[in-house]
Amino acid sequence: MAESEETLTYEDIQHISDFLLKTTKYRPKVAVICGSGLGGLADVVQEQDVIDYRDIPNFPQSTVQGHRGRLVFGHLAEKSVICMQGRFHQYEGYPLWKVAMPVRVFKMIGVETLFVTNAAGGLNRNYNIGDIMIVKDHISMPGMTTDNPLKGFYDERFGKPSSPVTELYDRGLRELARRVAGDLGLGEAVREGVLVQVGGPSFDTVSVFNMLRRLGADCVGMSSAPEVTVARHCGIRVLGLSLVTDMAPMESDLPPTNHQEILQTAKTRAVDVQNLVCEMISQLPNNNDSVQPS
Ligand SMILES: O=P(O)(O)O[C@H]1O[C@H](CO)[C@@H](O)[C@H]1O
Ligand code: HPA
Repeated sequence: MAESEETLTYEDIQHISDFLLKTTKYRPKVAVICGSGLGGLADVVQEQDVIDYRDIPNFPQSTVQGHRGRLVFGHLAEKSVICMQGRFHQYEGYPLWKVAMPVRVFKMIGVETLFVTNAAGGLNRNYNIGDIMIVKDHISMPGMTTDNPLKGFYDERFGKPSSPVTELYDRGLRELARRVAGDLGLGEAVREGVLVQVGGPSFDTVSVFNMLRRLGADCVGMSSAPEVTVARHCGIRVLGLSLVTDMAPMESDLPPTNHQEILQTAKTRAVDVQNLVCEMISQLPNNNDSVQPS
């Protein structure tokens, strides 16, 4: 199906998945989506098979700085993985089903656990720039206003239309993240909270940030909710990590941020996010069973 057409079918996704499985020897059960400035994680993958998005049939293209636009297959912590070095955002002009479409490809190639990372602004005034938030839930502003990644791409082979998507972020994986973060000495810098996704690409007003905080969000970003919703819908376990790259200005005298600054800050903490994800992957059960919460 041509890129310009409205949607893709199950068979189109199968075509992409067959292409990838023909192109790489890897059969990963673990996938990682790298957020802005966090693509370095894919660079530490060993014995890489790299596939540029432009070479994959019917795949969207990355247009945002800090998102390289390629899939990296290989070994991380002695497990086969697939990393998206470059994610898609709605503000790039993609509908939400397309933003999340790679997750359905992951499902078809056999992925069972997904790590989703992003750069986010801190709304919780107890947070600091550089903190890493384990996402315990999200609020999707696009989702609340009738835009949902499950819309426009219905095929029950990916899950029932009304499948419950409560507990989007796996309890056992969150517990493992807390334990591993402690072992790595990340301690106080690791939080657990709620991410709210806004549309972007512009940052929000002081009034909107205050409203988002009152709604119960600890961090604000422009991604992740669609991929996570689709992953849970098709039965993939998810761990979400938000790196606090800036404090969202909730008073008008505080300075606004910009993408360059966010990339710079992400760089200073990327290795910690990387180590956390790698160590968690190394501790995932080899039989791909879920991580049982205690
Ligand atoms: O969510 P990721 O891809 O990490 O990117 C974050 O950084 C960008 C803002 O500069 C926005 O796209 C926001 O969502
Ligand atoms: O402050 C922010 N707002 C929205 N998205 C973001 N991504 C990083 N920081 C921010």
